[in-house]
Amino acid sequence: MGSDRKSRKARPPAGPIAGQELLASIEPGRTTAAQAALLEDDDMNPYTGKPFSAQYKAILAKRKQLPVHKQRQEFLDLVQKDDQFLVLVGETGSGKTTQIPQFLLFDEQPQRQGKMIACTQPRRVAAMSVAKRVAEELDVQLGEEVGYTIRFDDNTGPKTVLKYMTDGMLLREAMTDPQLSRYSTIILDEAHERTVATDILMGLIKQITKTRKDLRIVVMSATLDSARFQSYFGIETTTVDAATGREVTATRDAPLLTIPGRTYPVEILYTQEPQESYLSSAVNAVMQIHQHEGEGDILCFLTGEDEIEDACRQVRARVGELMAADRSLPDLRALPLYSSLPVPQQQKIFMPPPGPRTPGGPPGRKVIFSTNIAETSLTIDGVVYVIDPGFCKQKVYNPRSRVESLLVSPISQASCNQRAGRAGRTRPGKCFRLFPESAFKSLIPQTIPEMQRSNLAATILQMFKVGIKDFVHFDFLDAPAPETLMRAFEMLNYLGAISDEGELTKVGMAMSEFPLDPQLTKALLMGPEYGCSEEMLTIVAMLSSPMCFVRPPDQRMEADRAKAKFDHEDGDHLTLCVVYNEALKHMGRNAKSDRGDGGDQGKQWDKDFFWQNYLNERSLRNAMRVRSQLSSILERCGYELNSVGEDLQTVKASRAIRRAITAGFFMQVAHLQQPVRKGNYMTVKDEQVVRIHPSSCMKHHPEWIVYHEFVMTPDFYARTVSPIEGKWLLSTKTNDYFDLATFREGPMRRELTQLVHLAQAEKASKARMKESDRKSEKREGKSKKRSKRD
Ligand SMILES: Nc1ncnc2c1ncn2[C@@H]1O[C@H](COP(=O)(O)OP(=O)(O)OP(=O)(O)O)[C@@H](O)[C@H]1O
Repeated sequence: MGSDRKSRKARPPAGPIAGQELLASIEPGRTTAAQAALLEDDDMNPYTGKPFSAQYKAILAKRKQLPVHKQRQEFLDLVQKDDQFLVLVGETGSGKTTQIPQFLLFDEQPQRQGKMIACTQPRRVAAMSVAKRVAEELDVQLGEEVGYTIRFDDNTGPKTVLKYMTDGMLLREAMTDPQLSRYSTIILDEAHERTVATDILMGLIKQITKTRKDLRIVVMSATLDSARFQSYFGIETTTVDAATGREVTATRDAPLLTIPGRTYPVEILYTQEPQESYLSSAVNAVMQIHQHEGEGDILCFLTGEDEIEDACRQVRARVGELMAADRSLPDLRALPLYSSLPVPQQQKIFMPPPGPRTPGGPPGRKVIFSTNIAETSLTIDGVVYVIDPGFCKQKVYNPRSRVESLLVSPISQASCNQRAGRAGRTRPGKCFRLFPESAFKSLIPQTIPEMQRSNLAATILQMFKVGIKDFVHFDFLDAPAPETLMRAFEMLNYLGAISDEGELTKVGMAMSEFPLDPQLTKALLMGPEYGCSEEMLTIVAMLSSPMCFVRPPDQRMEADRAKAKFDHEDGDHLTLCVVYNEALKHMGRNAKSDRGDGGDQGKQWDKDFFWQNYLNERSLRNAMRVRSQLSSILERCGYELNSVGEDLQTVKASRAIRRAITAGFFMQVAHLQQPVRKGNYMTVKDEQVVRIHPSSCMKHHPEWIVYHEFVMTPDFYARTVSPIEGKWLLSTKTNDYFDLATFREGPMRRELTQLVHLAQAEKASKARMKESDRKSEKREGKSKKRSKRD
């Protein structure tokens, strides 16, 4: 950093400096005292105007030891060059996510002019925890100069200069600000994960940089196929050949900065043989470590919520037994981590482990069982041991059957390395891979891009909104399969979001405003038409929040009994609405403004209601927050807020709500198969046999059902289900999805043909009745006239 020692030691101006002002004050070639103070051992914090805390100084010393620190100047020199892109590959834990944005923040880049720095993360938990850490490193309040933005939670303010955000949220911002003009630098972190949002952002940003020459982009990861990214972000240069005088165009790769070295070593250990059950092997490994290895917490990767809760239970039971038998054995606290877990419960993983059981005894430890949401960017202080069974649940989309599902699959080598990198961050670590080394070598090097295994309907809607219309020629790093693109267009066309000419419709414009799946948005937007927008807001908010029903394994019967009290006989969607309305009666008036982080407000609430009814209070609070956000978007888009009234048991209310749901989810409808007692349903068009999920409140088997989710465990289930009337499908005004000509010959076509015939017969009989009424009225009229004449 080209600053002189004097200016670094100069006192910062008295009083707090707003972040934006601080950046605006930056002049080329000179480091302001405020910037320097944050990197050196000065006493005063220029942001707050108060002396730096002791914690700040302790962290600062550690930050200076991080491998990236040595290459700070090299990095700054590279970003200041003409190339707008920089690819940065550095070991896990070397300091990329926390330090690189700060280097930029306090460097004297002339082009920044008060603009912000964005650092994207594929996962919400990472965006939140890294922002918190960096706010601590800068000794500022989270949400002020440093903040985060994730779906339904914006923790930034007018002073924010450094923003950690999910890649999806930056893409959303591009909808209203297509030039991303609020940012001077965009850091795409963990680019190796190749989420749909990061992939689109990469293409989009490439376009933006053509007009915004001041924008700088840093693409970072520990496990990146750097050559591919360098070539993708290469710049075209035109030179004149001296010999021929002709212009020659060539592409120069984007520069690469490699940061070797990790904070602490991580020893990798493999099993000799493949394991039969990775879950029991993982639990055994945890117990072995606890009994035989030295101090330190454990992070164990599993694939999903059920497995994680099961592992937590097994560990708690086994540790309980061992501790009863051996008083000297330290405690082991098992904690779950998965995306649908409410945020405050997720945050428990950062709490210190249990203390010693006896005075002077060895300290306890914690074990975190997590999905791959803990795989990247996260530092959990105290984690020394990582257990990696080598699997994760991955999204898989079959465009032919239109089914998107999560399947347990082996992970890539890049993922294995990221997982190992969760150890060795604050002290040396060990990673136990529960498979042989030969198996590691046979894994694919990089994870398959999400774009190539997802339903792209929501993505296309977003791309439209950011102004990308030519999907075929869009500069994707890896283009999605044409069939997947076609299916997505087809779905959006059926939903009325894009016209037959491929243009975004008015409904499509409104749909793109909502951070929701297009089918869910369509159902919400149909609410006003059926007179139930308030109820649809509630249902959609509940479906977008973690499940509110709690079912502890040792109290399943009690929990099911409690849930049954809320059951609505017309299905799970209405049940969600009933639960929400009941919960609302037991929540404080100020619940709407609650951030879901507990705090004082919790004291005023009727906790007993939630406890006795096995309801997760935090999920309901989350639903309230989501609902109020959706409600303002709905109003902003000019939709009417109406309601069927308080009584959801009336036929009118129930029909209106189920019709609105069907208007969004008509592609997720199934018909009851014979024999009825088996309870098998066949889905429309793709003709998959499914059953109603056991968690459903529906204990009968209606002829037609609409479902929210298709779940593939070894068996196929429809989850969150409501009964519907077949004829509603035929009266879907907006599209021709149920046009029989589009169905192939088979049972579903026969069912629908029958339905069409029934509908036609009903129509004909109504017409006949009308005609006979008309005739009899006419006859009556004539006879009246006659009798008058007589
Ligand atoms: N919350 C925290 N508590 C303690 N130390 C932390 C915390 N966050 C970061 N650190 C320290 O800062 C180092 C750098 O973290 P950072 O997230 O910037 O690394 P990274 O290079 O981005 O890693 P990755 O590639 O795994 O995301 C960590 O190795 C750790 O020593």
